[in-house]
Amino acid sequence: MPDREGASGLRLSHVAIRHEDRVLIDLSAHVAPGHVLTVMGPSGSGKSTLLAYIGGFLDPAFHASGDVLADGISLSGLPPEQRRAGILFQDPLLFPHMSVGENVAFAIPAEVRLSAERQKIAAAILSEIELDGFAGRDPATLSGGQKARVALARVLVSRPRLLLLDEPFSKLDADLRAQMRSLVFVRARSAGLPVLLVTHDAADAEAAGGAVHRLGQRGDADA
Ligand SMILES: Nc1ncnc2c1ncn2[C@@H]1O[C@H](COP(=O)(O)OP(=O)(O)OP(=O)(O)O)[C@@H](O)[C@H]1O
Repeated sequence: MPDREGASGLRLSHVAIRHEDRVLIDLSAHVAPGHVLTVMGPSGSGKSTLLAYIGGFLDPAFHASGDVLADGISLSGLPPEQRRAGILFQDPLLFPHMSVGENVAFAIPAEVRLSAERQKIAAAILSEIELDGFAGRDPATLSGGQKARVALARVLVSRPRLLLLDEPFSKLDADLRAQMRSLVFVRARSAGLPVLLVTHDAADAEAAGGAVHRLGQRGDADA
């Protein structure tokens, strides 16, 4: 996809989100492939609401306008499953009734039909995130850092167009947080994925290395 007019990556075009008479979000932004836009703001400022709008699961209590484009494709009219937004939350949200390998394989697009091929893809990504041999494990037996890496693997195999990060590092202790930040941003860069990160933590923004938009400010942000 050409980048001539900034068509590639993620573009928020005059996105405005209101709740009753309060304007939570008023933002235009472009996030180039492999780059990160960090959105910061205090609790209740609308960070998760912005991600819900982009992901296609905004609560109808909000009124939203403006368009979201990924690689020039408008996502606004699409159901969440067709938007292909990979999302990481504070909690890894692994399915407890599935093994680690099944959790990852579940996210592989349906066009990969053969079970053996799905298992191969899951095993390869687990190896890349240094969880070789973990496919058969029960997620409940993993550490917090290991669960976070499985959640990342699950998002990566889903072939997302973009990544939405909702404070995914905040529950990890300091060492793991630094490792996980680096893993996520390096993988996003190598996959050419535009990333929108929402966080309270200035160290997250610094590690992301891109532009920072503070909620409560109107205007444009590019990363
Ligand atoms: N379903 C809903 N109906 C009405 N108001 C809501 C709903 N969900 C959230 N809100 C309100 O919308 C505002 C934005 O919430 P949001 O969760 O986006 O904030 P946030 O910046 O992500 O906060 P935090 O950092 O605490 O997660 C808050 O004032 C919240 O109370």
